[in-house]
Amino acid sequence: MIETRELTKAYGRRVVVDAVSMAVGPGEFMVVLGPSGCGKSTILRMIAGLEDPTSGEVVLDNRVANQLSARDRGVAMVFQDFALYPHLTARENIAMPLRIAHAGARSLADDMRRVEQVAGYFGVADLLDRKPGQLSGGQRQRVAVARAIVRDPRAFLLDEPLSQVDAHLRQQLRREIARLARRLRVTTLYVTHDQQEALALADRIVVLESGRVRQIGTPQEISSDPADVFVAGFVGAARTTLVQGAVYTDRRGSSVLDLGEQALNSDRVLPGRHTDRVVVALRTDALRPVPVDAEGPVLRGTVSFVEDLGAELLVHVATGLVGVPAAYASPDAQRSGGRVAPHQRRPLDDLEEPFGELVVRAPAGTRPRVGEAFAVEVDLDRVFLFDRSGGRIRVEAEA
Ligand SMILES: Nc1ncnc2c1ncn2[C@@H]1O[C@H](COP(=O)(O)OP(=O)(O)OP(=O)(O)O)[C@@H](O)[C@H]1O
Repeated sequence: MIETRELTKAYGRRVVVDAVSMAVGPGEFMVVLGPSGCGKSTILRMIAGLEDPTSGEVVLDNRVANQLSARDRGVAMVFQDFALYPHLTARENIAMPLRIAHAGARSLADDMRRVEQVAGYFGVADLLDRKPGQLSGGQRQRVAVARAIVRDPRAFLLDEPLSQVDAHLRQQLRREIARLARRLRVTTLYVTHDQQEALALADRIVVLESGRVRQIGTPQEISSDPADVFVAGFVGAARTTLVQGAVYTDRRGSSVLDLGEQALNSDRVLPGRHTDRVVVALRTDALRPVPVDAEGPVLRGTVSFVEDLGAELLVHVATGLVGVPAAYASPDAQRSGGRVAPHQRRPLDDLEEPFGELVVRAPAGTRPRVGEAFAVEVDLDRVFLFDRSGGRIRVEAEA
C-alpha cells in the first residue's frame, strides 16, 4: 500500500507538488493523470525516495517512509528514459537487482530461474542473451520492466514508461503491464499525460493539475462525474467544448439554458437557480446529429470542418455559441474568481478562434459538407455546468 499525506515539494518559491494526499490500496492499479509539468514525476520520485519532500509524508505499508533510503523502500521504479546497462545482456540486466540484493546469499541458479520466469511474463525469454543494442525499443522496454519487477517489489512505480515506443506497440505493452500488475497483485502507481491510457488501464485515476489533486476516482467516475471544469475538459473519451451560458428559471421551475444565440429548454436543468452565469461543458458523447428540422433540445449551426477517422467522422459545427478558452480551467484563473467575459457576439466565420465549436460524431457513411446546415441533439443529462470559479454545479433530478 502506498500513501501520501499532504505531500509537498517546492523548488525555491515554486510549489510543484501541493499537499497531495492519496492512497493506493494493496494490489491496486492507480494512474496519476495530468498535463506535462504538473508534478507527476516529482510525486513518484518522492515516493521512490529519490527526492526529499519539502513537507508531508510518504507512507508505505502503514509506515512513514520519509527517512528510508530509496534502496530500503522496496519499491521499483521504471523511468521514461529507462536505462539498461549496454554492456550487459538482457539476462544480466534483469538479474542485476537480485544479485545486488542477495550478494551471494542465494544461488545463482535460483536467481536465474526467477529471471527466466519474469522474462517469460514479458515475452522476452528468447532474447535474454542479447545486449540492449540488439533489441528493439519495445523489447528494451520490456526488459526494463522485467528488471524492475524481478525482486517482487512491494510497490511498482511507472513513469510514462511507454512514451518511447510507437502507438501500436504502446497499446499492446500497456495492456500487458496492466494485466501483469493485476496478476501479480502488485500495488502500482502509473504516471501518464494520456487520458486514453489512464481510462484504459486504471482501477482509479488521480487527476493532477499544477501540483494539486483535482479528483480521485474510477475511470467511470472521472469521466461521467467530473468534479470541476478542469477535469471535464481534460478527461473524457471525446472532445469537450466549453461555452458560456446563463440560466433562467420560470415560476413553474422549468429552466432555460441561454447559450447566447441559442437556448436549450429543460424542466430540470437547474431548479432553484436564476440568471446565474455558468460555464457549460458540451462533450461529444452528449451530442447526436439529428435532421435539421428536429425539435427538442437541439442546437443548430453549420459544418465548419470534418475529421475523417475512418470508422467514424468528427463533424465540427459552428453554432455561434460563445466559447470559453481552455485557460479558464487553469487554477490561476479560478483563484482569481474564474473571470468569464460577458456574452459577446462573435461572427460565425471567425476561424481564428474556433472556441464554441461543437464536435459531433457522425457515422462514416454520411457525408456532411462544409457550410451545410447541421443540427445536434443535446443529451441534457450529460451536460455539465460549472460556476464562475470552475466548481461543478450539480443538478438534482426532480422527484
Ligand atoms: N530539480 C528541479 N528544479 C526546479 N524545478 C524542477 C525540478 N524538477 C522539476 N521541476 C519543475 O517541477 C514541475 C513538475 O515537474 P515534473 O517532472 O514532476 O512534471 P511532470 O508532470 O512529470 O511532467 P512531464 O509529464 O512533462 O514529465 C515542472 O514545472 C518542472 O519544471
